[in-house]
Amino acid sequence: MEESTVQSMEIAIRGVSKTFQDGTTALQPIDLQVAAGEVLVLLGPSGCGKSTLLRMIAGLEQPTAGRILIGDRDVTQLPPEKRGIGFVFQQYALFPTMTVEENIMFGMKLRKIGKQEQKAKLEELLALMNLTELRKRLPIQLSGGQQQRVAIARVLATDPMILLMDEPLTALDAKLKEHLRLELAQLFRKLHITTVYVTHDQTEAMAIADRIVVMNKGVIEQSGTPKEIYLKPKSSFVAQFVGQVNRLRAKVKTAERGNVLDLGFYQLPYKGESRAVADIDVFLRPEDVYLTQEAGFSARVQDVIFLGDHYRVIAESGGQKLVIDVGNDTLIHEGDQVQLEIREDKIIYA
Ligand SMILES: Nc1ncnc2c1ncn2[C@@H]1O[C@H](COP(=O)(O)OP(=O)(O)OP(=O)(O)O)[C@@H](O)[C@H]1O
Repeated sequence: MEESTVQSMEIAIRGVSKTFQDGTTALQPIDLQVAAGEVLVLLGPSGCGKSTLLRMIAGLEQPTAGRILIGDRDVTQLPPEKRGIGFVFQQYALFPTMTVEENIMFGMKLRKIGKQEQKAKLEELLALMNLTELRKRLPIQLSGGQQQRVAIARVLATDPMILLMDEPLTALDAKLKEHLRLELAQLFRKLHITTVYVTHDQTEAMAIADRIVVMNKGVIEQSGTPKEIYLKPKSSFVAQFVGQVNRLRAKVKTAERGNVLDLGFYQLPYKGESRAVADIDVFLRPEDVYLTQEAGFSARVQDVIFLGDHYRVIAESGGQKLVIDVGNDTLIHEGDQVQLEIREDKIIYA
């Protein structure tokens, strides 16, 4: 596949905030830089302000304060059509009486490029979005996922410098969503176009993002690569919002050889940053609790759920509930007494 020749632009968001007329503050002042060619995902629960931020980058909403730059151009006062952006919405608004190729051509006709160039671009986009076979179909003859692919192709046809996407997969069913999520991830790697993508789905964010910005209540909680966000969440909100996690009560105690993390049912060397002796909560991913033969601690299995590629096990030890993921070939049953092990470096101090 030919690489796209899109001219990527960086985006700078400087002190941008938004309070709506009715007094609702959707966004506290935010600073954010999106590198040229970077795929940045804004991730957060409903109402956290991610769509508002995206809409302000698009020019569909005006910031209460702050500036937005695309490349070295201050676009804060510019209308959407002057910003060089392509916007893909949740609902793919295709023209119902136009075929796939006519829908895609429509975007190009708005620009003044030659017939030959238009044709070449159309072929490139049809191939890129796996639509070549479907080029003569009408939207009604396409699945939801195919329609969304046409919508994306139509936006790409306008040669945007920035791609903005607001929950583009939300309207699709689970299976299609998973499929298109992978296709989009591959597409972004080919395109190298600066993209800001909004979703509340952390699996989608992980698959697609170069960098994830986790938002909550109008502020940025954390910004980092998918790996950083998952493995090193900086707050309990991020730890719990991204992926499955156990929240465990613990006491930090002093001991001769340094502080100890006492979970009640098990003790580990304390690796947190605070020096205070205190009651704290720590976090632990289900895949970071291991079945063992000898050492470790004892737990009682309360429930075993088969999830195809693994079992999710609910166990209890010392009054604390533990969710554990084990391989689907593990022999484990409700009521079993099992030995478990936790590694100190897997404890998340968020
Ligand atoms: N036009 C508006 N007038 C007043 N309040 C608004 C307006 N648009 C959004 N809000 C409020 O601003 C806050 C942030 O909304 P926003 O749509 O950015 O959230 P979101 O994170 O994208 O959520 P969702 O995933 O549900 O779309 C919410 O409290 C919302 O109710």
